[in-house]
Amino acid sequence: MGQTRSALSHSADIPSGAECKTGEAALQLRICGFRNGEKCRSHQSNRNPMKNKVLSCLGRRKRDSSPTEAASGCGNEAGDQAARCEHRAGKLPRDAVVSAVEEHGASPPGGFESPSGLENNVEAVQHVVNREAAAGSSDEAGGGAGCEEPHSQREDDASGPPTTAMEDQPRGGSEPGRVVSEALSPDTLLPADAEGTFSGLSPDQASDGGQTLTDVPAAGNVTKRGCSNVSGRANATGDPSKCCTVESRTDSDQPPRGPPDGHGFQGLIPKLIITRDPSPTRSEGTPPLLGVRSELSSGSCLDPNPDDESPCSDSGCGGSPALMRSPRKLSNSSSIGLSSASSFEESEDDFTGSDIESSLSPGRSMCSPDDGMGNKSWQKLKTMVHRSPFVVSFKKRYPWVQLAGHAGNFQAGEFGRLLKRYCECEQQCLQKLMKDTLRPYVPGYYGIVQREEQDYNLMDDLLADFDSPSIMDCKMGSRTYLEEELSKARERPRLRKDMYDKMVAVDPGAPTEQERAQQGVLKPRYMQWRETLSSTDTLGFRIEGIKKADGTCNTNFKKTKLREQVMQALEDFVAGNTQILKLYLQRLEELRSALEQSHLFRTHEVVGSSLLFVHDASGKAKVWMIDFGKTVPLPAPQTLDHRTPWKEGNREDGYLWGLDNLIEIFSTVLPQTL
Ligand SMILES: O=P(O)(O)O[C@H]1[C@H](O)[C@@H](OP(=O)(O)O)[C@H](OP(=O)(O)O)[C@@H](OP(=O)(O)O)[C@H]1O
Ligand SMILES: Nc1ncnc2c1ncn2[C@@H]1O[C@H](COP(=O)(O)OP(=O)(O)O)[C@@H](O)[C@H]1O
Repeated sequence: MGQTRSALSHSADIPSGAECKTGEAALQLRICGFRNGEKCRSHQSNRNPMKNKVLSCLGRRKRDSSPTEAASGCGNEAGDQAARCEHRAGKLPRDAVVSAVEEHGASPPGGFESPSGLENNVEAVQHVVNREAAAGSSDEAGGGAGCEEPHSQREDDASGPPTTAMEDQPRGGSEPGRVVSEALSPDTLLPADAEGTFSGLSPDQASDGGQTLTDVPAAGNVTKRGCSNVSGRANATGDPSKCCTVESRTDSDQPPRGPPDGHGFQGLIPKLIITRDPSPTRSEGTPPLLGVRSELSSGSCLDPNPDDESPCSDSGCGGSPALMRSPRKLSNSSSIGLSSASSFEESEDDFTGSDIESSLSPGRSMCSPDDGMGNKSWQKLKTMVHRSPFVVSFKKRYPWVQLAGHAGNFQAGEFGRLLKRYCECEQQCLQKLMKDTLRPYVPGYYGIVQREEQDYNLMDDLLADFDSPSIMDCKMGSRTYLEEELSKARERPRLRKDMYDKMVAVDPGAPTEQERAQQGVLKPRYMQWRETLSSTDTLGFRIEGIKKADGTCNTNFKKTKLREQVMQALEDFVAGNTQILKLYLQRLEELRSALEQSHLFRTHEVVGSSLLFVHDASGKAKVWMIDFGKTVPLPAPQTLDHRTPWKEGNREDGYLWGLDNLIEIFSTVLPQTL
C-alpha cells in the first residue's frame, strides 16, 4: 500500500496522581452521573479506567502476557496501571448521562427470566442516555474540537431514529450518547514511502513500559499540527501544551523530533524500514508493507500495553477518559478468533451440550490453527470457544457467539440486547447511525450502561431473532488500521510481542530477521501482513469467521485470499441454499445503496468494521454492519467515496470497493447453487 505519511496521531500527557482505583464493584448497571467539565474521570469511583482492573473485574480473559512480556521489565504493574490510568485521565469526559430504561419504552415484553447470577444486574439495568452536546453534529462539521473540553451543554434528545428507512427500529427509542467535536489536520501528511529512522525511548515509556521510539523520517515533510484528534479524543484539560504538536520540517537531516507531547528522547536510534509486499494490490502506487526493522536500544522492552493504538484502545488516541474508563482491547483477544463473551459465561447458566463445544473436539473442530502447526496459543483458543447461552425475553434461550474481535468485550444484556465494552468512538458513531440512512443496517443502539464499574454500549443482539443461526463475520475495507495508527507507529513505535507471536503462529517465516531478533512487530506492519495474507488487500474484505447452524465454527480464514477460496467459503456458509444467497445478495445491494446515500458514511473513515451475516433454517437471512470502533469522522469538508484506492493521506478505506466485490462474488456463487 502506498505509504505516505499523515500525522493524525496525538498523545496525552499523563497527569500525575490520577486516581486509578475503582470503588467496590457495583453489581448493577446504573445511571452514570457526570459532572460537566469534569476532567479526570479516573477519580470517579464508578469508573473503571484500568485495563487490568477491568480484566480482573471480568475475571475471564486477560492480555496474553507471554513470559517474554512478563519478564520484559517495563515497569512494575502498579506503576503501569497508574500510568495508564493517568494517561486515560487526560481524555475526554462524558458530559451527562441520565435516564433509565423505563424512559425509553424498553420494558421487557414479558416473560423475562433472569439468568442465574444476573438478577441484580437485570433489575438494575439503567439506560444511560447522554445528553448530546449542543454541537450535535460534529460529524457534519467534520470534526474540529481538537483538544478542547467537550461541550458541557447537552441537548435532551429523546427522539428515536427516523422512521423512514427504518427497517429495524431499536427496541428502545431513546437517543443516547453524545457527540464530541473532533479535529483533524488534513495538511499534515508525512512523506510517502518513508524509510524512517526511529530514535530513542520517549519518556512515556517509563510510565507505560512500552517500547516507545521516536521517529525521524528519512525524508520528511512534517508539517505542524495542533491538537488534532482524529477519534474525538482530546486532552481533557484542554491544555494546548498537552496536545500533539509536530514541528514543520522538510529536511531529513533535521535532528530527531521528540514525541508529540514535546518530550525529548534518549537512547539509541532504531531504524524503520518500509518493505514492499509483492502481493497484488489495488492501492495506488506501489503500496508497501510496513516492514519494520528496529534496531532497538539495549535494555528496551516490548510493549506490554499494546492497546493504545486505535480509537478504542485504552490509551491510544490520546486523552479520552471515556477510554480510560473503558479499555476496549485485550491485546491478543482477536487472536482468539471465536470466543464467547466472557460475561455471558459469567452471568449465565452453563449451557451443557453446546454444539460448539462439542464441535471443538479434535474430530470436529474447524477452529484450527491457520497453519495447522498446533501452535500453543492457537490451541488455547480452541479451549476458549464455547457457547454462552443466556435467557432473554419471551423465555427464549439461545446461545450467543462472538465470532471475532476482542475477548471479554461483550456481556449479555436483556430484551435481546447486548453490552459491548464502551468505546467512545463507537458510541459516537452508533449514536449518529441512529439518525442515518444506515439505521436499518446497524444494531439498534440504546446508550451507555454501567455494570460493575465498567461502561458499555448497549445495542441490539443481532442473533436474538434467529434460531440456531449461521453467522459469518466479514471485515470490510482494504485497510484495517487507521491512518492515525500508522503515523502513531512512526512517531511512537511500539513493538508488539503479541502480534509477533500471532504472526509466527500462522507463518513462522513471516517476521523479518530484525523482527525475530526483536520478538516484536509494529501494529501496522502486523495489520498489513494480515491484509496481504488474506483477501483484504485484493478484494477489499476478508472473512473473519463462520459459525454454522450445526455448531461448527471456523476462524481459519487468515489465508483465504483468492476469489475462489472466498466463493467456496460462502457456498459452505449457506450450505448451497439458493434462497439464503438471494436474500443476502438483495440485502447487500440494498446496503450498498444506503451506504452511497449515507451522510455518515461519506464523512467517515470506516476501518475495521465488519458485516455480520446471519441466517437460520427458517429461511431468514440478514446482514448488518457492526464494529465502529475505528470509524472516525473526517475533517470538513472532506468526504470519501470508499472506492478510490488508498494513498496515505486520502483516508480512503476501500469499503465500497470491497462491498462491490462481495456482491459480485455472491452473484457468481448464486447461479452455482441453482
Ligand atoms: O485479528 P487479529 O489477527 O487477531 O488482529 C487483531 C484485529 O485486527 C483487531 O481488529 P478487530 O477489532 O476488527 O478484530 C485489532 O483491533 P483494533 O484494530 O480494532 O484495535 C487488533 O489490534 P489490537 O487490539 O491492537 O491488538 C489485532 O490484533
Ligand atoms: N450486535 C451484535 N449482535 C450479535 N453479535 C455481535 C454483535 N456485535 C458483535 N457481535 C459478535 O461479536 C463479534 C465481534 O464483534 P466486534 O464488534 O467486531 O468486536 P470487536 O470490537 O471486539 O472487534 C462479531 O464477529 C460477532 O460475532
